[in-house]
Amino acid sequence: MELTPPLLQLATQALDLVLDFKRPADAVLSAFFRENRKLGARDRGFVAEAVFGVLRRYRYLSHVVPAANPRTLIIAWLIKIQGMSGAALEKFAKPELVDHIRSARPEGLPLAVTAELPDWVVDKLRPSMSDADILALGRALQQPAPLDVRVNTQKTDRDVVLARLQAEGMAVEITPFSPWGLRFKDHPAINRHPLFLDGSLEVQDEGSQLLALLLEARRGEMVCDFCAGAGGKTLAVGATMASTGRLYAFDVAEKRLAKLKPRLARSGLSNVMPELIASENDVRVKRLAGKLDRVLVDAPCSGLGTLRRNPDLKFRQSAESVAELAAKQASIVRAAARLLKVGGRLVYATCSILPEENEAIVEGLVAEGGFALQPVNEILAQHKIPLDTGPMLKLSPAIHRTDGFFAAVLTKTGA
Ligand SMILES: C[S@@+](CC[C@H](N)C(=O)[O-])C[C@H]1O[C@@H](n2cnc3c(N)ncnc32)[C@H](O)[C@@H]1O
Repeated sequence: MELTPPLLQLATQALDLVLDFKRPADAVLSAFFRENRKLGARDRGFVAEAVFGVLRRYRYLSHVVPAANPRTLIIAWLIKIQGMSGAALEKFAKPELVDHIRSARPEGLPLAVTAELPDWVVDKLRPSMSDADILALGRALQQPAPLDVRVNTQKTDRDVVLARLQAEGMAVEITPFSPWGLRFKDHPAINRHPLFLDGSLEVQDEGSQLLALLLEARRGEMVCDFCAGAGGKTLAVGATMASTGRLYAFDVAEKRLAKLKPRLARSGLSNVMPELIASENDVRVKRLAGKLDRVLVDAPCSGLGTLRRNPDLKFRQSAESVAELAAKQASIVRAAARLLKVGGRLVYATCSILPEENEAIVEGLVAEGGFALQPVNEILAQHKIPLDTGPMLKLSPAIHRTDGFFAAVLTKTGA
């Protein structure tokens, strides 16, 4: 597309709004597009690509430009990442700036800059990962995520859906690990497709789909999705229960639970009970103590495993916010654990890559007694899923092409 001064100005304005990092970048961009309703699809596309492109390589680009501001960052992105020639940029930037950017070399930069991660994140990863692995992870997190969907087995079969989508000319394949997943090569507007509208498909990263598999909820059981949010995992768990038994969907956020309702209606599930709770210590939670067969805790977390989709998150989190989250996670998992019968199963999961939000929370619970770790690799092997990351599930975009994802399975051994 042809870059014009007004288009560059619009992208600069949008980036300026995003860079105060007070609100999620996608929400800021949506509001920006609502205010600039007359923008055509191609112009919107450029603005979004420039904003997300800069966010993905923000640390490197900030290093490359002498005085980083939204406009110079976009110019650096156009030259360094998009490969635009200096001549094409003549009317937008002084030759000295273009020369300066063009001559900057990536060699010798600190690991955190090359990996596009905050220094504090690299410091937290270093005790458990080599520098080469941190770099590979950081690089994978810079790439846009593919579009994964889960096929609702209550309505149809994966093979049927695959054949239909391929017959419609879509580039789509089955996911390597989830038995319900399909992965698109491009990003079709799937939420307007009849298979989405009739509840046969839900958008869900493959890693998230695996949680329902690890919970192994059975027909007729009493189950709780403790942090259900908009219900992505609730729907997957409900399908494994064949819409029988009872599946409580708890959350403290009314707006998120409200988003579950239309999805539930599309899904055809009739066993889900959404419940707004005030906190993990709500009386509604206490009333169910010792009564449930399975509990899923998809805990509120830093989201650092989802940087492919939300590259701004790393600048909106801090070592302090992660410490607060870890305290909340420990409190939630303890409250959720009390719901289980002896012999019941707890799955604790996050989309974080930090041990502090993952292994440390699980180890803390096990150390308190009454829970035993059940190796995830054994459960996956029983389902013939070719995935072995050890006793806890640790998915990485660098290795598995999913979001960064963590899950552990625990069995309640005593009251
Ligand atoms: C990672 S999100 C869950 C996403 C959801 N499971 C899905 O698949 O769409 C974490 C959720 O935990 C909720 N949450 C935060 N504090 C909570 C608490 N004390 N008890 C229960 N849910 C809580 C948040 O509102 C948020 O929806």
